[in-house]
Amino acid sequence: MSATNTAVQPPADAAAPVRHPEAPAPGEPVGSHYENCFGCGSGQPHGLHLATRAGEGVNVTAEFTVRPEHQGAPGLAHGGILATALDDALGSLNWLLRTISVTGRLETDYRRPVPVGSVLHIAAEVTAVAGRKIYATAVGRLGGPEGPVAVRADALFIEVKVDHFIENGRKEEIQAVMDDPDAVRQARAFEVNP
Ligand SMILES: CCCCCCCCCCCC(=O)SCCNC(=O)CCNC(=O)[C@H](O)C(C)(C)COP(=O)(O)OP(=O)(O)OC[C@H]1O[C@@H](n2cnc3c(N)ncnc32)[C@H](O)[C@@H]1OP(=O)(O)O
Repeated sequence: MSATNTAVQPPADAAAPVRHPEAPAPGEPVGSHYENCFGCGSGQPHGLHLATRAGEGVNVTAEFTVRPEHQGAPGLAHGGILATALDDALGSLNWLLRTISVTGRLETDYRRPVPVGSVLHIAAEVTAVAGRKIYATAVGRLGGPEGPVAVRADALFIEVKVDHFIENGRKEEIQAVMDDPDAVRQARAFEVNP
């Protein structure tokens, strides 16, 4: 197997993840990081509107209700949309570590078709941390949190600073966020870790 294929598996000397003391309490909703996020934002009519809650460890659970606008094949969720749902749940683990990170690599296995109208029950957790690299895994089940696995993913997230977004995002949206002092303060607070 090539080095690229093993990139989502932590090295032997990676550290166990640590739940940040200011992480949302277990069961508490993990709010959307941005209202126009296609995964979790309320401002996207066709978005996934993922509802995510903190778990007891460095983990979250989330539900995604598949709507007709999320189809790929007739009556079935698009695979890219399912990957988006897992990616967004994995992204919300930032709030448990209180670190800002972005997806570097996402490897997805599709095990069962996911019909329109069904609820995908997602569980995501950080498995290890090595420097800026955050290793995580997510699973989506049908019929309930213990139901059969429909889709799963292993992921490598890379820690970044707020400047990653300021320097790379389109000017209009960045300016709109920067005009909200609360948003800037909240984001900067993530850069200060004990
Ligand atoms: C305000 C609140 C918002 C909060 C925002 C939360 C958003 C969550 C949204 C859901 C998640 C997303 O969709 S995020 C959006 C999708 N992702 C992106 O747009 C990321 C695009 N990629 C990049 O910008 C860049 O490649 C980075 C930042 C990932 C890495 O660039 P860099 O910072 O220059 O770092 P670099 O030196 O290249 O890499 C550091 C180490 O990571 C490894 N590495 C880097 N990329 C990869 C990769 N794809 N696969 C394997 N390994 C990788 C390198 O080999 C290196 O290992 P070593 O040599 O140290 O061993």
